[in-house]
Amino acid sequence: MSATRLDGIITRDEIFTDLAARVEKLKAAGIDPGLGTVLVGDDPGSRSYVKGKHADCAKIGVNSIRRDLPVDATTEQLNAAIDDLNADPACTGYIVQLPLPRHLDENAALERIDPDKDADGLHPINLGRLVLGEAATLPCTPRGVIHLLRRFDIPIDGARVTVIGRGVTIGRPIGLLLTRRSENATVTLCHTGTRDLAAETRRADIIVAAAGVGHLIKPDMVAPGATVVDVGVSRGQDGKLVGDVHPAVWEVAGAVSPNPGGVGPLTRAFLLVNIVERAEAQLAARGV
Ligand SMILES: Nc1nc2c(c(=O)[nH]1)N[C@@H](CN(C=O)c1ccc(C(=O)N[C@@H](CCC(=O)O)C(=O)O)cc1)CN2
Repeated sequence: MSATRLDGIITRDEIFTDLAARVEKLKAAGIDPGLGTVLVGDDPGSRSYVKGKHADCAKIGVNSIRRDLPVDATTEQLNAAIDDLNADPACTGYIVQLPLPRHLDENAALERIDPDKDADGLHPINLGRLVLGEAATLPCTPRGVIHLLRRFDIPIDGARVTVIGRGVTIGRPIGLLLTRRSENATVTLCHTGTRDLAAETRRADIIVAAAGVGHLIKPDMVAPGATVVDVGVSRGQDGKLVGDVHPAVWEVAGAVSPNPGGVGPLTRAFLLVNIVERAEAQLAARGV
């Protein structure tokens, strides 16, 4: 048995086609959406993700605003870049690329973002709105995971979902999203304190692996026919990127998202969905 491929590239392309048409309509109505990024330092991974985000902007007609700071940037310099984007009318929304260098406080940076411009949905107000069930900008990777499952007709309502990883960009918010009435899943959130990870994954209809531990999920940890979403990335000894899911899982699972080529492209796509939705809300507020 070989699993169905939950293809993030095809899915991303579909989203971009839809977004490009929506951006055209916004521009015709006088709204010109812009995505901002704040990048601190020269981590090759972060640089490449930011470059990719701006390349995506060009594909769908969204303007790009970049604020790149040196690795030894001070808190004051970072705050100034954030304040600058908060005040810039050309910037519909923006992100601070994570992780920041260790001397900078990530939570303080996220809290300084104007919640109405928080394109990542990681500001405490947006996360709080999500907890309260209010309308909020939603975090991009969890949105991408849910979209991918729906796109490939994987049943979510009533499903037992085991999430591995409790990070703020994926693990914690995906639990909140999947337990909304609209998704209605039963979620178990596992982490380094989980006693028997294999027991938790074996009883899952859907596994979302976001631990960042290469090949953590082995075939004997997966129920036959289950869906496995591979979100985590780490670097192997040869320096190459490795996902959380062992390749042999494809022989046991019913559906697997490849990594690369699964959730990653959707993280980028949903950033632009958030920007376009924000611009559409501005248009609606004008009463057009
Ligand atoms: N402010 C944020 N920082 C970070 C986030 C985030 O959502 N907001 N997530 C990650 C990095 N990230 C986006 O920023 C991201 C990671 C991976 C991909 C992606 O498309 N990966 C490709 C493979 C890329 C490669 O080969 O190098 C894939 O999965 O196919 C996009 C975005 C941490 N920081």
